[in-house]
Amino acid sequence: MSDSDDLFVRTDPIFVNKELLEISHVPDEGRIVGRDDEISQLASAVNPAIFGQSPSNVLIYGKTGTGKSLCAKYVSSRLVDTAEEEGTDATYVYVDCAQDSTETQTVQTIASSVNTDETDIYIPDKGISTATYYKRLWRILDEKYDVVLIILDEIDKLEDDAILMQLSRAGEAGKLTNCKVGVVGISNKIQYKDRMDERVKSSLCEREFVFPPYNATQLNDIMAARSDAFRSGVLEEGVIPRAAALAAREHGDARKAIDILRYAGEIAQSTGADTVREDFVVQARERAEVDRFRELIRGSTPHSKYVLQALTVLSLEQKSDDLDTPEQGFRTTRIYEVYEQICRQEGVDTLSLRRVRDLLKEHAFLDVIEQSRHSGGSAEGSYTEHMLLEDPEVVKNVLADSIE
Ligand SMILES: Nc1ncnc2c1ncn2[C@@H]1O[C@H](COP(=O)(O)OP(=O)(O)OP(=O)(O)O)[C@@H](O)[C@H]1O
Repeated sequence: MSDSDDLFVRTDPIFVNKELLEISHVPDEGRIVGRDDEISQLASAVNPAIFGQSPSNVLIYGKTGTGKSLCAKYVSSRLVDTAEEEGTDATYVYVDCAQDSTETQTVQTIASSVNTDETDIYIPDKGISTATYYKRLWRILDEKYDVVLIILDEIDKLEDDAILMQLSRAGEAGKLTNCKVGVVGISNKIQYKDRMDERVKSSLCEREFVFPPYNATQLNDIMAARSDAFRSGVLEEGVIPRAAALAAREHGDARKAIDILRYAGEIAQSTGADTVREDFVVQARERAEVDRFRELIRGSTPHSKYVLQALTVLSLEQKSDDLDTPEQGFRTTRIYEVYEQICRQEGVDTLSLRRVRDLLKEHAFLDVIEQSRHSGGSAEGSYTEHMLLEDPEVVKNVLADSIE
């Protein structure tokens, strides 16, 4: 190969602006599709903040990829701009509680995000007590801001309610004299609230919103708004409608839809195809599904994983026993028996049957499993059966990676 030969391809034949398909990419207003009502309701809940008054605390629920984080960030950043026009110093902080799950990590992240060069306050990464982080946080807020919105994404991953208690009572407890605090909690665990301390619950859940999954038309529009990620003419016509139809049928998850589109482009790239073809979508979907599931499992508690593992063991047994009969569900008590064995092997105490039932409900809400009610006749009463919606082999592998 002579020096003048190019070892690398200098132009990407498929993508021209791939960042548009990265999950962290925040689309501008015109590109947020189908969330007008949710955005205006959220805005009305936090509206008092633009005059430096207390915003309502908000809890947003919804399945993954329904735009919760996106809308919370979008409304918060618009609020900061509008507040400025009104002469109010507002700011917002975004905390991913899956990363910062302890009280100290969370308060450290909030304090370092709101801190500016203009204060003489130092927020070290570590080495000071939680109480000192709080003291510094309150000082920064009172010195610099009239109001702060704190977005706690995946709020259910917090180890305990301690920080919520502090944030929700900062004003009353006299910790803050000037600055008002609003908390926007985000969760995909519909039962999260039941676990909260009563006092925290009453102050943090002033307004609640549930974001529904997207339908095929909305997913189509979400992807179409990003089609300029591809070079002109590269994306074949049927790709977006096909990806939208698949993603809508399964979960209505925008993240998955965008992943499918990106993977379809990558398949074109790696196979040297000139265009992104509709038949790449099926393969891209499989990859996106494994990713989605891995992501769902990533932050789950060990017991939530054991419960899923129990159902997977049963599903795999069933598959090898009865290759021809259609799949059936398993009753909660049967799953509980296997769960108990798994706990024994892991050397951990079991949770109650009731808690296991709740964990199964959480998996059902996120479409990992499906539940159905059955009537066992007068002697037995009714009971619930659970069926894995994901491929048990995939679940097994992902769980094996995540349970060390
Ligand atoms: N209405 C929308 N219009 C445009 N893009 C969207 C829309 N909703 C979601 N997206 C995009 O889909 C991806 C996932 O959205 P987001 O992170 O807001 O979902 P989420 O509901 O917070 O999910 P999770 O619970 O998994 O965090 C992001 O890249 C986001 O930009």
